[in-house]
Amino acid sequence: MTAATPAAGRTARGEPKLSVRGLRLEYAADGGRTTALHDLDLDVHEGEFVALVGPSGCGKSTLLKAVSGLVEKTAGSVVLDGERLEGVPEGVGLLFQNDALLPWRTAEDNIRFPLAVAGVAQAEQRRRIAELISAVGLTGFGGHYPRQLSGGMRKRVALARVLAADPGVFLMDEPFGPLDALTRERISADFLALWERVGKTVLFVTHDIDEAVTLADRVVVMSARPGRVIGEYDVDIPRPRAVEDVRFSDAFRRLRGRIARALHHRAEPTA
Ligand SMILES: Nc1ncnc2c1ncn2[C@@H]1O[C@H](COP(=O)(O)OP(=O)(O)OP(=O)(O)O)[C@@H](O)[C@H]1O
Repeated sequence: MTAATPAAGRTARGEPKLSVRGLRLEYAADGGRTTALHDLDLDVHEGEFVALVGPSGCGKSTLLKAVSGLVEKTAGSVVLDGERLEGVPEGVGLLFQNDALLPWRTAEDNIRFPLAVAGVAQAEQRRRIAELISAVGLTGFGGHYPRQLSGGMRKRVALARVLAADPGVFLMDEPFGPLDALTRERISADFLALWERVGKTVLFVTHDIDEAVTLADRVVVMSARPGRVIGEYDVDIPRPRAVEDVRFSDAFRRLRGRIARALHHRAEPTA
């Protein structure tokens, strides 16, 4: 378990998939300006799962919105696959708290949407949809409309739709936040198993340190607003991980404590 700086990570692993440098973001608010992010640097490598934690209002969502072009950067750069991003980029998939499904389309047709936009042939669409429905544990529910599905099931459809788009980077903002604890744990476990199979690059915002350590390869801690990176922790827990067991390991508890102390600006114990 080591705390690493972005510079150390970059040297050790080659060019990052996603690189944020000197990011500053100010919102106009009440005739003044709110600085949400200040001088933020972050690298995410190909196939890496990075969880972002920080105090409420520190700018976590703002960072994801800046990467996905939903808000305009005041200063700094976001580079994906070596290309500087401006506006809404291709190759970035979003999964936010709100599942944003189209209510007039069945689960299957919601998942079909990115495939149709990409011009995938009908037969291949059907094959991919069946595969994705099964991968997210929704076999038998493809013909249901969002209103006929539970919150957890809708989240699974939204996840399948992002997977269908096959983005280079997944940006996830507390995607399982609104679910009850048990549903959340189940969907996290399924998502983790899925991710361990597909190995996509993920930047995942959560306020839950346990969720961050359970899922991620690296946990990035942000300061209070204006948000910047104040700590990075490699999660040295072997994969595949079993969500229900991983929390009881010593490695998990130690790392959890270190991250909690960083969040609360408390010094590390000396022994
Ligand atoms: N559209 C906006 N206009 C003005 N200020 C905004 C806007 N969106 C966010 N902010 C402010 O920017 C700061 C960062 O907000 P953001 O939602 O990114 O934080 P967060 O870390 O995701 O918070 P939480 O953990 O509570 O969801 C906050 O002070 C917020 O009030």
